[in-house]
Amino acid sequence: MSTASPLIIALDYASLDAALCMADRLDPSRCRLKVGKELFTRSGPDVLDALHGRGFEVFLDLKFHDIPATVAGAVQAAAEQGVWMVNVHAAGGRRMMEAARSRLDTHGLVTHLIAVTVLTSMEADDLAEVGVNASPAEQVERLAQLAFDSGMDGVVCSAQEAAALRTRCGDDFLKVTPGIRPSFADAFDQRRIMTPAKAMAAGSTHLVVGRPVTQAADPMAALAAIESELA
Ligand SMILES: O=C(O)c1cc(=O)[nH]c(=O)n1[C@@H]1O[C@H](COP(=O)(O)O)[C@@H](O)[C@H]1O
Repeated sequence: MSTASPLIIALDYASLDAALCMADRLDPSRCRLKVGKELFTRSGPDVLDALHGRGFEVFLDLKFHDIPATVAGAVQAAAEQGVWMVNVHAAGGRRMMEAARSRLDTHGLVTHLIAVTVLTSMEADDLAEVGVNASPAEQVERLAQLAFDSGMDGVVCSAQEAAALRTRCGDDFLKVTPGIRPSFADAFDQRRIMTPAKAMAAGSTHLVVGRPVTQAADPMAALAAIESELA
């Protein structure tokens, strides 16, 4: 089932059972689901079949970052399992992203292919420690332009950079923004955060929300509160 909702709920769980327990409380007409490294490493592709069987569109968030041939093969494998969206790290470079793009196109695979720019958990000091002497905003713009030029359908960035990317890359270029924190939620380990309504106003096309929903005492009430912040 396809949904008009911009919400993507991150199923960051340590077991398939726990993830499906949450999925069974959610509604595929109100959100998409994201499967990340912890859950996929534990469950393997079974989780994708289980979520597709329940009618959800799935963002497989494995952030591939490797040599071009390896990433192209991984992206193809993800797309052939029917996921709605898959991601790579833009820092893997132009040839890596172009190889992934070309592999999907050659096989007629329509999965959205997006690139992670600068993780929303990172600030300027973190970038400096890995040898990047630019602000997060500057580095996001640089990597987003590279992702755009390399044929990506969009990027993962923080909502704080969404407006600049809308100007640079247009409305159709997807801006998938984690680090979304509704007014009632803790930041946890996120650094570059924004509320759902402000993130949409800034130009986000999709909002990734994890713990504010999955660790809420009443996840469905938390989801409804986010929807009402967006209304
Ligand atoms: O690619 C991602 O989804 C991602 C990129 C990024 O820069 N920051 C980020 O938090 N994420 C993911 O988004 C989710 C955010 O979860 P919460 O912080 O619990 O809302 C996690 O599953 C992260 O893996």
